[in-house]
Amino acid sequence: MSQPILRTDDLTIKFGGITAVDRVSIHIKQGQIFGLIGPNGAGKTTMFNLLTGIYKPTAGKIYFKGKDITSLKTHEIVSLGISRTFQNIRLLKGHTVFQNVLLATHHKLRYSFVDALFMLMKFRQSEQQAEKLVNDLMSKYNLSGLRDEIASDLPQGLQRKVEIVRALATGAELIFLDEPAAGLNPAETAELMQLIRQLRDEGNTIFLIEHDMKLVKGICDEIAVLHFGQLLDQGTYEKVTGNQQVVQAYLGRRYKNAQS
Ligand SMILES: Nc1ncnc2c1ncn2[C@@H]1O[C@H](COP(=O)(O)OP(=O)(O)OP(=O)(O)O)[C@@H](O)[C@H]1O
Repeated sequence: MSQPILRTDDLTIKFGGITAVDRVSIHIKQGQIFGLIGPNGAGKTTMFNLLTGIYKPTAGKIYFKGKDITSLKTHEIVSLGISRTFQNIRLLKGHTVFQNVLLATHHKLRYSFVDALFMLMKFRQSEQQAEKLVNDLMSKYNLSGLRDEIASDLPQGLQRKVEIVRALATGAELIFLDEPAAGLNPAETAELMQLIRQLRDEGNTIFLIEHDMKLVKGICDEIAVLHFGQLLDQGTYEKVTGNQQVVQAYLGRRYKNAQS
C-alpha cells in the first residue's frame, strides 16, 4: 500500500472533563475521497480543527506525507498543502468572487512590507502571478462569469463552490470539507458531488464530514465513523454499513434513506 497522505496516531483532545477526540488513528490515501461520519457531537469538527492546527492535541500525532505536523501552526500547515472549508460558509461579505479567491493566494506571495510600500517590481510580479492563478482557477471551474459578483449574494451552491475554489487557490492538494452539502438543494448537491469527484480525478485528496448519506455513499472511497470521540470503524461504505455497532450508533434511518 502506498504511504498515506494523512495519518493520525492515537489523536486525542480533552476539553475539561470531555474527551472530544479519543485515541483516533486513521489513514487517508493519496487521491481518495474520504468521509468522516458520526452523530452530532461525535468530534468530527474537532478532528478538522486538530488537523488544521486550530487546536493542539492533548496526545497523539498527525503526519502529512510522513512529516510530523502535530505542533505546526495553521499557516504552516496551509503552506504544506492542506486547506479547508467550514460548516458555515465563510466568504468575505461585500467582496467579489475574484477578491474572495485572491485572498487565499496571499500566503504564497513573496514580497516584504517594504516592497509593497514602494510598489517594487517583485511586488507587482507577485500580484500579477496571483491574479493569473485566480483567473485560471475561475475559468477551470466555470466561475469566470461570476468574477465580479458579490460572493455572499450568490445561491448557496455557488457560494460553496467559491469556498472550495478558494481552498484550491492556496495550492492545497489535501482539502477538508466540513459538511459541504449542508443547506444545499438536491440539484446543488448533485453538482457538488460532481465537483468533488473532479477534484479527486485531478489528483487531489478530499477529506469530508457529511451527514448526507446519499452523498457519502455516492462519492466516498472510504469512510471513518466517530462516536463519542472514538473511531468505531474505517473502511468502504459496504464494510462500515455492515458493522452493527455503526448501525446502532448512527446509521439507522440515515442508512435506509441512502438506499432509496
Ligand atoms: N472549544 C471547545 N471547548 C469545549 N468543548 C468543545 C470545544 N470544541 C468542541 N467541544 C466539544 O467536543 C464535542 C465534539 O464536538 P464537535 O463539534 O467536534 O462534534 P461534531 O461531530 O462535529 O458534531 P456536529 O455533527 O453537530 O457538527 C462536543 O461535546 C463539543 O461540545
